[in-house]
Amino acid sequence: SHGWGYAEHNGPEKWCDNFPIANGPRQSPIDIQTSGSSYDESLKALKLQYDPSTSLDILNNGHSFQVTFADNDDSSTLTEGPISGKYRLKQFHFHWGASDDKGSEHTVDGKCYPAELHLVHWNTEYPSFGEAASKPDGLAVVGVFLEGKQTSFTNFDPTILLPESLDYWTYLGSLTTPPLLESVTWIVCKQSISVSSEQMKKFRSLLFTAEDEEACCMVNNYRPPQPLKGREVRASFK
Ligand SMILES: NS(=O)(=O)c1ccc(C(=O)O)c(S(=O)(=O)NCCc2ccccc2)c1
Ligand SMILES: [Zn+2]
Repeated sequence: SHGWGYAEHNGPEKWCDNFPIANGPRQSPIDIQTSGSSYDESLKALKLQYDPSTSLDILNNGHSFQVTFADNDDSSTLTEGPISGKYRLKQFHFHWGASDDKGSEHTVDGKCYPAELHLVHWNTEYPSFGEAASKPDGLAVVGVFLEGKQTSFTNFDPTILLPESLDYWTYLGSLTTPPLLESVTWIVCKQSISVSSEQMKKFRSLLFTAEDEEACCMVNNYRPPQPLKGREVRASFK
């Protein structure tokens, strides 16, 4: 297909054929050479104000997966920092490698990271994202490097994984993996949350094995149901 991609036949070295600006004066990403960067005391701190209720969907757009946000009001914005005015969050997405030694788009003194998050915002000076995307001050993308296989996962708000109804069943049970300690009050929600086949595919692409072992996909990691043995199961709903 003539569509751009990241393969040999349609990758970054070929993009200039259909997009001559590829050789333009302000192309991204760049290698950030720390010795060549200078402190600017006039730069303000970034002000990121996001409202999670404006997230719309998650989709595989053929070159990344992205989470799209409703941008018809100023619920999720970027202000201050190096920009003037107010920019609205449109989407975020990632770039990553086939192994941890590559994947980020920007590099720092030649160092690559395994992945990079991009939060894409557009200048509300313009009527729409599409309009802004063609203006020199139209977009602002916050890039965040991702690294490490085991990394701190602080400030993750697990409530975002909960269903809207918190009706539940409860019973006295145990851990479902060794040491199977019988110390657990189980609270099982009646309503499920949705997951796309893409996300499931990602789960199933996780491996039980370490890098240096033969790959074995992490699937079927569940224990089958055990005998109730006269225990009571109570419900929080009628
Ligand atoms: N790595 S990056 O932040 O530069 C980036 C990557 C992909 C996309 C995208 O369109 O999915 C985007 S986008 O959401 O900003 N779309 C840019 C192309 C576009 C312009 C005008 C209208 C629709 C799409 C940005
Ligand atoms: Zn990007």
